[in-house]
Amino acid sequence: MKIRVGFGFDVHRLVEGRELWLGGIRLEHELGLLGHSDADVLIHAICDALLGAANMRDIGYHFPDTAGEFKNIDSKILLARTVDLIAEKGWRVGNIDATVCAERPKLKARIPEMQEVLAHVMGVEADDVSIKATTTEKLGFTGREEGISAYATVLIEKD
Ligand SMILES: Nc1ccn([C@@H]2O[C@H](COP(=O)(O)O)[C@@H](O)[C@H]2O)c(=O)n1
Ligand SMILES: C[C@@]1(CO)OP(=O)(O)OP(=O)(O)OC[C@H]1O
Repeated sequence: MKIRVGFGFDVHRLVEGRELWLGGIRLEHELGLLGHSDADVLIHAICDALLGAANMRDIGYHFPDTAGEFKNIDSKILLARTVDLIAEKGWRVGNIDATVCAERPKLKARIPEMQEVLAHVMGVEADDVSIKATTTEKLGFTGREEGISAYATVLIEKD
């Protein structure tokens, strides 16, 4: 069996008047993430990690933020399409390990739900999807609650 690793990183700005979507679920919060899509920064980091592992460029290459078809799109659709793209080269998802940097809201209670939702989209077990959260101790743009960032590491495999 052949294996590869990949890494992804993304940032979106927090603004008023947008829903907050993270890890494929909607969170109650007074601010939401701004983007061309639903701006699910965790899913975008995972997509970039998967594409990187397969050496298939990045999310904006496949799903440009200038294309009307992706305006306000549910990022779970982009994740499913990313899994299909790497599958065209024979790759399947092994496991994911991701970290979300956000001062607020607290994510810990909702993480099992995110794991279930993302695992279902990627066709893996929830146990294969690790999601962690951290503040940045009020430092930097995440600490000032100007945005949320996410990092993801993935392993992909093929026979
Ligand atoms: N948005 C967040 C941030 C953190 N958590 C949880 O709190 C723990 C402590 O965070 P520190 O940044 O102070 O180390 C962290 O390990 C997470 O379990 C969270 O749920 N949501
Ligand atoms: C997802 C896409 C496409 O809707 O738009 P955004 O939501 O702005 O997100 P970004 O992380 O900038 O990545 C790539 C995009 O092309």
